Amino acid sequence: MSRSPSLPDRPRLDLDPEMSEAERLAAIRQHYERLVSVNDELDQRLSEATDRREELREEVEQLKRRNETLKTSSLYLATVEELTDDGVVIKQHGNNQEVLTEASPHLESDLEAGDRVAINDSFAIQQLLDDETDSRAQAMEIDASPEIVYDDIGGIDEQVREVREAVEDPLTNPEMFETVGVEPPSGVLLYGPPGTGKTMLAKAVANETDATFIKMAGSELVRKFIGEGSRLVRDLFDLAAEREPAVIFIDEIDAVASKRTDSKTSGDAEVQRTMMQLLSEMDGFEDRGEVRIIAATNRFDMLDEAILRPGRFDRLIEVPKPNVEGREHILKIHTRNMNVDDDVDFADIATSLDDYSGADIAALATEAGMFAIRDERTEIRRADFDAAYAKVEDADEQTTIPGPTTYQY
Ligand SMILES: Nc1ncnc2c1ncn2[C@@H]1O[C@H](COP(=O)(O)OP(=O)(O)OP(=O)(O)O)[C@@H](O)[C@H]1O
Repeated sequence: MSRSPSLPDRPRLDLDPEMSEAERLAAIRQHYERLVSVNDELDQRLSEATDRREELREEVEQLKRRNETLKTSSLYLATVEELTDDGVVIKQHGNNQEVLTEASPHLESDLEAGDRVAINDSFAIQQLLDDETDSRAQAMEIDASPEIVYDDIGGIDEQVREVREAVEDPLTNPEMFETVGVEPPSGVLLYGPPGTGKTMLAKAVANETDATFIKMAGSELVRKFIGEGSRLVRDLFDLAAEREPAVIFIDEIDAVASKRTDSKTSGDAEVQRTMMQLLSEMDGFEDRGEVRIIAATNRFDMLDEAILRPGRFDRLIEVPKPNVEGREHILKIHTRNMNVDDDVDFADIATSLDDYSGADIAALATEAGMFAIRDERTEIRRADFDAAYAKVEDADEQTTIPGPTTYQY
């Protein structure tokens, strides 16, 4: 804004006592004329200033209106992909269009790859959205005290022992490891067919060590928008550090850690990026205090070896389907709160449940209970288990067209 010119000097009237009457009159007249001209000039300035004030007021109104429109007009969502010297690369949600754009200076220093932002029609970043809480809540299951105990898990005693040794001992007795000079395993990978108790094991160990159980499904990590997978991985580890002691459980880890494929689609690149973030979190894991990490997969054969290196998931524990004794034990666990007739021989039933997982056995027990209820009985009989078995087998026959799934480990 230009500075206003200085005000005209105030005219002075100098009357000399020696002056004649006529001279005095002339001097006064001249002074009066100067006063009139200064007055005119000041009038002129005042009217200019009034005009200018009007102009400025108009401008303020216009800016206010523009601001209102900006505030109320819709913005689009995008994710920051990269911060470059030439600007910010964003990917718009919905159409996945990549754009090189800029952020307003007050936002620029706060932006990071993976951030969710609001952009306007010209793709300029207007707002940094705080998505941490909602994406965390959506993608993670957080349980401050899961209810599963080791006694709820049957048929995999050896696996329970190994998990306790690898996860529980470092949490409850870290000095022991220090004194002996042994590094506890960084991460534990549970692998085996679905429904064999992998999630239960992770929950039980969290419960028995009074740790918060934080579960993230690998499929959640890859279903998100570009950049969000790696962001979620960071959130996951940050949250665990906030809540320590904590057990992080990543289910279906194969979704993010599969062997590299030849395809160069951006989806794969995104999955790779998420996996790299996971690896880097695990590599910096030592400083994270009382946090243990367990992952699970049904597809061990698919895993990228990078995640199995020392310092990452370096303790592998196979969780198989139960053998006959295991099946009997699981049957007893899942019927312990049921009113089961004395004629029921669990050992005998267990022999016919070849290839059943823990989850299949739990479903069978519930189904047997349903048969008793339908029959309006309060106790469950052997015939109910047989009927439940027949129903399950029948359903299997109708649905398993190509034969049982085979898993390679
Ligand atoms: N070993 C077991 N002992 C007792 N119950 C079991 C066992 N395995 C599975 N179950 C029952 O099956 C349910 C599902 O098990 P869980 O979720 O732990 O399996 P999972 O191996 O994690 O399966 P997925 O690979 O499909 O995630 C449990 O809630 C429990 O009722």
